[in-house]
Amino acid sequence: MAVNKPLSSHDAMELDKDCSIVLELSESDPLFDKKKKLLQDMGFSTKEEIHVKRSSDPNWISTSLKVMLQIERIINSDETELYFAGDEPMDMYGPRNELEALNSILQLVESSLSSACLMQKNVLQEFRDAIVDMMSQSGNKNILETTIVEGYNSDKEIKLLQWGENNGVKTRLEIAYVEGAGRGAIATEDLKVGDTALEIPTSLIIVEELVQADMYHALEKFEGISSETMLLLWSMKERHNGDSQFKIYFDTLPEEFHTGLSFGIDAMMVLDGTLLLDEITAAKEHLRAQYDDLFPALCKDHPDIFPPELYTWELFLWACELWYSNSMKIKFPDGKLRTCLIPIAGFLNHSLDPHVVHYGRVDSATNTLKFRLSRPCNAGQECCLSYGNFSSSHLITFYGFVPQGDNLYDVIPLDIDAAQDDFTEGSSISNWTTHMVRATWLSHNCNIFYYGLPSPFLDSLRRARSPMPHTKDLLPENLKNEIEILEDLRAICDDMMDNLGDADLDDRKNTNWDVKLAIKFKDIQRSIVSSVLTSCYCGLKLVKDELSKCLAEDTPVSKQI
Ligand SMILES: C[S@@+](CC[C@H](N)C(=O)[O-])C[C@H]1O[C@@H](n2cnc3c(N)ncnc32)[C@H](O)[C@@H]1O
Repeated sequence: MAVNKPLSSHDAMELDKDCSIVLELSESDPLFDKKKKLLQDMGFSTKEEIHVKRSSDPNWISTSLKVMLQIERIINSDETELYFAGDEPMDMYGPRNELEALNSILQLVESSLSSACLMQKNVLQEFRDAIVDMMSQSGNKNILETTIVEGYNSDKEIKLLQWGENNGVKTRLEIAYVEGAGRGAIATEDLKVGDTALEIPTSLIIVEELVQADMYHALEKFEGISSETMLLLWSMKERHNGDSQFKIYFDTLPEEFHTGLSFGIDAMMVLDGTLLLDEITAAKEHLRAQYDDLFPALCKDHPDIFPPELYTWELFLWACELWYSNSMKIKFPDGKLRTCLIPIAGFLNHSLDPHVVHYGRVDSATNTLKFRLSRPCNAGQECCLSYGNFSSSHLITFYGFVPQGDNLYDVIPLDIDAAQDDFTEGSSISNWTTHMVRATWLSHNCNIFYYGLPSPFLDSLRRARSPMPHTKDLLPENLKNEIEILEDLRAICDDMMDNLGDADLDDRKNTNWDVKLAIKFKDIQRSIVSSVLTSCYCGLKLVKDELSKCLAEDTPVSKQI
């Protein structure tokens, strides 16, 4: 903490000079309108100047930080977070959003620090320390620690780390096997917020420029072929090239990936009645069509460049799984976003409560990709990334796992006719045309008119029942409407439960990895639907009790909730 020294008159003048930080919602944000509305509902505009100034209030730091966080949580939220944010207390966005928000504030303060005068520096430094403290304490304490599995032979991984270090990689991580997630990266020392856990020179990143000229020329005549597909085809061959500069990396890759794209018939049967079945089927059909467009034509026309034995459907699927589950989108100093494979960084597993959230940009000063910590990671702990705000169905299809803990992005889309003029008095969000539910135990507002359910969806149901504007007054007509919408939702959930079938009928003795994963997914779906059903029943009880009170009093009580 900065020490309060007596001020000279010059210092005092400088202290009076405002040190302000501007938080701004970018107009190019695809969710601009929704975020703007939510910011306005909370009394903010899309551009807020926060004055960072020491004041007589001993809580000046936490007060300013609280305001900045409220704004940054909204700016950093995605569509799902906004949908469920409607009437939730502002701390309900989840650990990833919280870290992103704190990280954005930290970056703004750090860039102000670099151009601040001495006195402002003291204040800003104090402010920076408070943010770092908050980041250090953030994180979901409920998420289980990873267990390191002893006794695995990790020669290939050690060799890759050595190769990396000989070629400029700086790492404070080692590779180990972790229970339930294959290899993972473990901190070798205590790492603080802002520390770089891993730094990879761009020369070690597998990018599109590696596709050799002859392969490129053979492929460019395929209209619309992407650089990602070219690189995928390159990796299928390079994997078998004994002289490849990336041989040590390719040697560490598994012979088989266990993603949803490799689900067998038994697992697909378990998924009957779920949207995951459709997602996997569509993804596989898309890949098969892509493969059929390219092969066997390429092998016939250029057998020297595309030897048929290296370009079978099975090997193509392997490469797709590699790229889906291991690639990262990285912005290079030329401004271009490239999909890359990044040796060593590819050992970092995903967590709902990650340590690293910002890793998508090459540092142009060092020409390296840095994995900086937004949350501390102690020696011996697994250091995890956020792969993105993905649902379990997406993670199963493209990565082959379900993360530990409550996944806030596990939503069930609802196929209901949404009214277009989605506006209700008192509603924070307007214009949602698609609706969804998620586990209601994630919500903290189970009161009447909320029931732990998302307000945009409830509003839409209310409008479907009665197009009149709705208020949240305890009036008999409102309460009767509430009973109807809760009954509607209960019927929707009963149908969903029927579609999911009986949990006891799932073949839990089958030890195949894919069947186990499919059963796990269905269990998650059942628990989400069951939580919504419970909320409906509790809500119905609440509303019916209120309605009997209203009717008993004869004259309606008009009380704003
Ligand atoms: C980029 S790799 C990470 C390294 C990987 N564990 C390995 O052994 O190569 C991504 C894959 O790791 C696994 N994985 C990542 N995060 C996981 C998690 N939280 N739980 C289980 N498996 C995870 C999945 O198999 C995923 O497809």
